Amino acid sequence: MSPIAPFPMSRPRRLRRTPGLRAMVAETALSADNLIWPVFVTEVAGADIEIPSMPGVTRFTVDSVKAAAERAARLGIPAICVFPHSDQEGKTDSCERAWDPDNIGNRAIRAIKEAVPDLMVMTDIALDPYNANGHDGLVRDGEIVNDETVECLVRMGLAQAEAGADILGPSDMMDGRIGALRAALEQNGHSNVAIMSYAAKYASGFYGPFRDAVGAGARLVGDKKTYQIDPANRDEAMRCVARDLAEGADMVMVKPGMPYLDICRMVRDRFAAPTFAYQVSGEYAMLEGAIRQGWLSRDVVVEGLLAFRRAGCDGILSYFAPDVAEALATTAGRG
Ligand SMILES: NCc1[nH]cc(CCC(=O)O)c1CC(=O)O
Repeated sequence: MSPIAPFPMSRPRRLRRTPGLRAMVAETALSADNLIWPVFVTEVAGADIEIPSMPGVTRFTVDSVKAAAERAARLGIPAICVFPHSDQEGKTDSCERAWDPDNIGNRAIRAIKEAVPDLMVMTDIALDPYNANGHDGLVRDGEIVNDETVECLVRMGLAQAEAGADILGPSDMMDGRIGALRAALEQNGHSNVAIMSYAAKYASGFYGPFRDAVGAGARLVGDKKTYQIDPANRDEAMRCVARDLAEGADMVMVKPGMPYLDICRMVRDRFAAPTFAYQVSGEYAMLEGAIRQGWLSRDVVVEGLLAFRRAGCDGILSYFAPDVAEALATTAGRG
């Protein structure tokens, strides 16, 4: 870094004086291009009812998600990410609904691609929405088994690619799933389908509201600490990112977001690969809850998302995506 002239030659406030000057020297920017909007799609009645722990967020139906997709496209959001909320019959110990071409997730992918072909559709690959016990993998005698789960995940991912998904998001944290999925995509005519690996995914309490949203929370037996990363670790996350890139991930993700910005920065600096963060349900709940209480102003939403850009992220999955894109569109061009 070059030396800084002493005061009064140097006065950092000179460049903070007007909106124009501040814009000229802004080091990072947030735009709709940086956002991915996660949405919940349900086949259970009561789609429009707010998720209690996520005020302002509702589940869509296969029909109403089309309007959401149109809204995303209109606002310049490049991608929407589909999270399925299955009916009770769809949740079994063998999880076979997960790779059913007509499951709720795959029906939603087809509906969105039909309605708005240019909008990218991202998916989630993990068994939890279709698992009787809420885990991301198959459970045998209390153990979440790895290799058998990977076979299921590959089937699930192929069905999503068949339905028209552009980006697959394995969020399960099983070992070896990226390589297996990439090989299967290549062998089955889906070489253009991208993988965004949930590479640095931590065993976090911040996923609580999401598990309510997909109906996995009350069912979850135990916790996910045998497959998701310990929040105490950084080096382990770097090894997981290195491995997933080596196995063929096109993009990597850090999750949760705001409490893990150090990890985002490390991934960006070390791997120089497309890096994303997931501002998860609990982060949304904290911010939206405090805003609704009047304890924080809504400005914290953009400030929080800008922090991801500063930490080196190319993009952010955020439940705030459409509101922020709307706000950015109305303030654009104003000094
Ligand atoms: N495996 C599924 C999955 N995919 C995304 C989230 C969390 C997203 C959020 O909290 O917003 C989870 C939950 C979990 O791992 O328990």
